[in-house]
Amino acid sequence: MKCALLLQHPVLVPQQLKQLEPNMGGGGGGGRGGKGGRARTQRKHFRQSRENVWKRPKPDPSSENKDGSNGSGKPSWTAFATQNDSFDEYYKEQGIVSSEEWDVFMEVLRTPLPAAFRINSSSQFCTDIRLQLENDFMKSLQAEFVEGGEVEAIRPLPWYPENLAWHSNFSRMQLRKNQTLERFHEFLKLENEIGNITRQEAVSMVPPLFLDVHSNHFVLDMCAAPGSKTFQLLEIIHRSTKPGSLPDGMVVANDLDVQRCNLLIHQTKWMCTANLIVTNHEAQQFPGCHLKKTHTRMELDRSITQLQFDRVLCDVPCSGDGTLRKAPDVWRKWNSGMGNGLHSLQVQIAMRGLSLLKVGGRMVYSTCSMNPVENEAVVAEILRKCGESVELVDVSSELPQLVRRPGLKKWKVRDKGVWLVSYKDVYKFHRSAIFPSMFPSGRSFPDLVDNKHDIKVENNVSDGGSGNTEDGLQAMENSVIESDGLDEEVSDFPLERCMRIVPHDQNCGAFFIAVFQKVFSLPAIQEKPKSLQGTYEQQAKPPSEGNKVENELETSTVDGADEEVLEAASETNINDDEPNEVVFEVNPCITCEEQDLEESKVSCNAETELKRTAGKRKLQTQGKWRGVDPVIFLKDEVIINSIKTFYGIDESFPFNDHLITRNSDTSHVKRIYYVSKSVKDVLELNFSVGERLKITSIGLKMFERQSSREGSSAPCSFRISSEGLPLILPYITKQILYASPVDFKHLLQYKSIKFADFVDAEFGQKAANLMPGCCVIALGKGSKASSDPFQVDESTIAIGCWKGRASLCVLVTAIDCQELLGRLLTRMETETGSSMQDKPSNVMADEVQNSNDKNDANEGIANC
Ligand SMILES: C[S@@+](CC[C@H](N)C(=O)[O-])C[C@H]1O[C@@H](n2cnc3c(N)ncnc32)[C@H](O)[C@@H]1O
Repeated sequence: MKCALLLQHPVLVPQQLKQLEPNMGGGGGGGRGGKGGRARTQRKHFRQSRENVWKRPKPDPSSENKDGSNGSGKPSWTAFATQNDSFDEYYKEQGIVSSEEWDVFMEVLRTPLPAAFRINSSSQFCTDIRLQLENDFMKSLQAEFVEGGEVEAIRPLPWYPENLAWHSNFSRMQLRKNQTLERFHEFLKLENEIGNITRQEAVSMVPPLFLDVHSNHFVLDMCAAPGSKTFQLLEIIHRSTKPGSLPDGMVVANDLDVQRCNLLIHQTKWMCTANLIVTNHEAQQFPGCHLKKTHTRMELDRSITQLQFDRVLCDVPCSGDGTLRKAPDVWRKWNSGMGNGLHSLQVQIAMRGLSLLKVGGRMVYSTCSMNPVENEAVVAEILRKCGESVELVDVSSELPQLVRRPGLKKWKVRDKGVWLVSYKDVYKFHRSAIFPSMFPSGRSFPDLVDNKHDIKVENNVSDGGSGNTEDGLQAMENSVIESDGLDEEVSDFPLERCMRIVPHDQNCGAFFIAVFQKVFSLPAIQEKPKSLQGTYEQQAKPPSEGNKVENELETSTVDGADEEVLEAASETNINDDEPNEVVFEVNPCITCEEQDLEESKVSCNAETELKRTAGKRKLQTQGKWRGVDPVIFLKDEVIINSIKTFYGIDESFPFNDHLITRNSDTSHVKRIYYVSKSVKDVLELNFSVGERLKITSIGLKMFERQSSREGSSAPCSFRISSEGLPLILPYITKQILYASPVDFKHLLQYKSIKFADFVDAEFGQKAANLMPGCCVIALGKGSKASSDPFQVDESTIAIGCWKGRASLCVLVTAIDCQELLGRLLTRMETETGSSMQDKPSNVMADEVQNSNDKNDANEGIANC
């Protein structure tokens, strides 16, 4: 069945306000001839496809039964509102798009977001997947879905390197619901599940690309969960490393929310990286771990004596109204107070990021909000505070194919239904919530005590008013009318260098990005908590010797300021025309969520798992951080030597000092993690400064204790984990065999094979001669490859297996077997024709799936 047109409009044309027309170009609004019929089809389709904007209404006792049904037994549904008058008024006034574009901008905001995804560049099958998209899906979906091929069904994002990121013109709902798209949907699901691709909103992929990360960089991702950008940063760090080696750099991924940290850990586990530390701090208080002179000589001789970063990503919590297309709930919740309430926290986080940045380093500040108070105002305040120490980088020549617009130079602040153009317009009792830094000039007007509003309000009070009277409000409104236009502030900073990505330029979400470079150490800023309440006076001076406060900032971060913001934000409202500004009503963490349903499934699972384990286990009290397992260097020589000897780990592999456990009782070590030299250095520094870092996850899970009967009777009870295998593979000299393609295929297919049943009898014999326990089977290149020398390169495919009494069993999950089998068969078909394949690949993949439905790696051992 051919579908007439299921695609969404890829680019929307500003001048055609009433019609949404398809446009394949990447330009910022260049029009293409279109057919009215198609536009209608698309609108109709949009209406039909707004499945994700429906919600259950609150039960109305007068018309509905208690179960929420409307009497017919079926629940009744109402559409999410995709209209919010305050939103319209706010952004029209801020001029974030021209008045001619307004209608098309709004219409696109009400359209579901097309799906986008990234290929994991460190996956062994990265090229295979890219080729499959380019040569198979791009053509087949086009032929199937697009009349005349005018619009691309899927296409690589032109600004993302090496065709690794893709845009699909199908919304997630279309992918899930349309049968003809099933094969593509299944492909996305499988590859996503095993970590070969990551679904991620296109605009969310942009900030890491502007960080200019190199493989030797120390990178801090300050607000990292759920980890899409951390994943990208890790990919870049690992980009050119050879098998068995590790980059010199590392990533510290931090998030305040411990459950979201778990999501991040799940998300990044596909990177199989030993160069990651996940921490759980308030970003604005992130510890710098500075070794003071009082430390011992040996400590001070360490390769790092302070935690400083070459790159910092500051993707802050925000109101998230740039995600309206995928989070239509925001329409209902949005109010202008959301941005106001986050501004100070955003400034603090960014300032902390800059203080942790090395001189010469780059920091990217980003939000998925369109609000200038969360964007340009934050950037301007940073520049004010930092003086000449920090530059806003002009990146107009970077990623030229990404359509972006310049940052705003002027904006207004809205408070309690009143437009304010300058801080001097701020009503006295609101100066705890509205700060000078929110305005383009940043001026605090220190002589503001004589402010006309105070006089007026005081008059009201003396008249017996309370300050919250209508007269008081009228006084505020009058004052705005008086100053409106006349005192309009314009920022002096080059804010046009900031980047605004708007949805109708390239059919995406909205995003804001600013790139900073630290040119000198930060000036001595006397951080006062009061600064958050609007009394901060700029003190940035050109840097000079003795004027360096990187570490003062570390200790004098604005304690309790956060709470002040919250307090200010929840202050009782003057009776005004806007809803009460419950600033944190929209959880910024959730609105910025960049994951799809699959990931929220993970989220639920992760949370349930957390609760389950928390229920089963006593709260962790070992180590410095309550609730967090301690991080301990594994020194137990018996364990280390048994592993080294059993697998014959080559001496050239840096092993002994790189192993970590999370249990201080080494007799109960279950998992052993491997850390890179960079992570090891940071960890040693952290020990020296009294474990200031609260580490929730570190390094690469490399060995797991096999606690089953078979495991404990094996000479080494630690098996190699799938994540750790690629790194250690080139250094294993024992317990490793090459299997011929046919035997390797059979292993994946049947999971457990008796030694005598291998096609290559010599291989069967060698397998029988292995020590009982974990072993590694690599795919040989010839037809009878069991005697090939071990030479590992990027293309080497290997799996963990268990050598039992009579058979060899794979230690790979069912889904990984299915994927590996499918990919191998495709590769082999390409290389040798269909000679080795006795059944079509999909049939074999199904067999594997069926035979392993309940499988996990441990079950493989039980089958042995
Ligand atoms: C915009 S989201 C980050 C998205 C993430 N960078 C990604 O690409 O997947 C903001 C994150 O900030 C976290 N957060 C909120 N307040 C924070 C704080 N004070 N310090 C650190 N993280 C914070 C939230 O838990 C949320 O995960």
